[in-house]
Amino acid sequence: MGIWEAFLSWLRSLFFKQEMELSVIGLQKAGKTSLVNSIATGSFSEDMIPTVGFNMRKVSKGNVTIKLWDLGGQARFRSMWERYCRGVSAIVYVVDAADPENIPIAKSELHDILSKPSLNGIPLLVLGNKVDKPECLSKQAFAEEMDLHRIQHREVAYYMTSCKNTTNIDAVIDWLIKHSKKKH
Ligand SMILES: Nc1nc2c(ncn2[C@@H]2O[C@H](COP(=O)(O)OP(=O)(O)OP(=O)(O)O)[C@@H](O)[C@H]2O)c(=O)[nH]1
Ligand SMILES: [Mg+2]
Repeated sequence: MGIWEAFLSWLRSLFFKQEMELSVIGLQKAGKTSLVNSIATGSFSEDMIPTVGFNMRKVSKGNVTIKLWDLGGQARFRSMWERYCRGVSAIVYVVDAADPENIPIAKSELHDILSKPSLNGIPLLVLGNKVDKPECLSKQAFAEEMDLHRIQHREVAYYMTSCKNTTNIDAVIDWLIKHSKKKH
């Protein structure tokens, strides 16, 4: 095991000792299920089946169970997002940052869900995913296109990630650990 893999598995082990419940939302094909796989096992596949409804992934280490709600991103499933985001420790919003055509819809869906009073104050992590692709937006352009500076009254962070190359997955896990114990 290389130093990098050892570091990632150390971060993962820290993560699994916390009590937490998370929801992962975002448009279809953004890479939500890929992100969950990357956090849980570090694996990646090009050949993914779209999530129908939601997957609830329980990851147990020792006596602790982590609930990850991996929601479907197709339009017909988006009305479920709010229900599964209520009461979670953090919301993770995944965007395909290499697909400019999707950004306006991703932006409006994000700001729409954030306007729900039931989700007030829940920390938000926005991920510009697929940074391994050459056409991916820069971090600054991504923040501007998504209008992230408009978000108020909650903690918000954003990273550019690649589930394929595990870019910034360690930073995501680190952020999640820091927010794992806050209850809303
Ligand atoms: N190049 C690249 N492809 C990725 C990355 N993350 C996910 N993908 C690919 O994007 C496609 C969709 O990934 P999923 O994880 O199924 O996306 P999803 O957001 O769960 O989609 P729904 O379940 O339909 O909402 C798959 O072909 C993945 O292999 C990434 O970081 N880089
Ligand atoms: Mg999925």
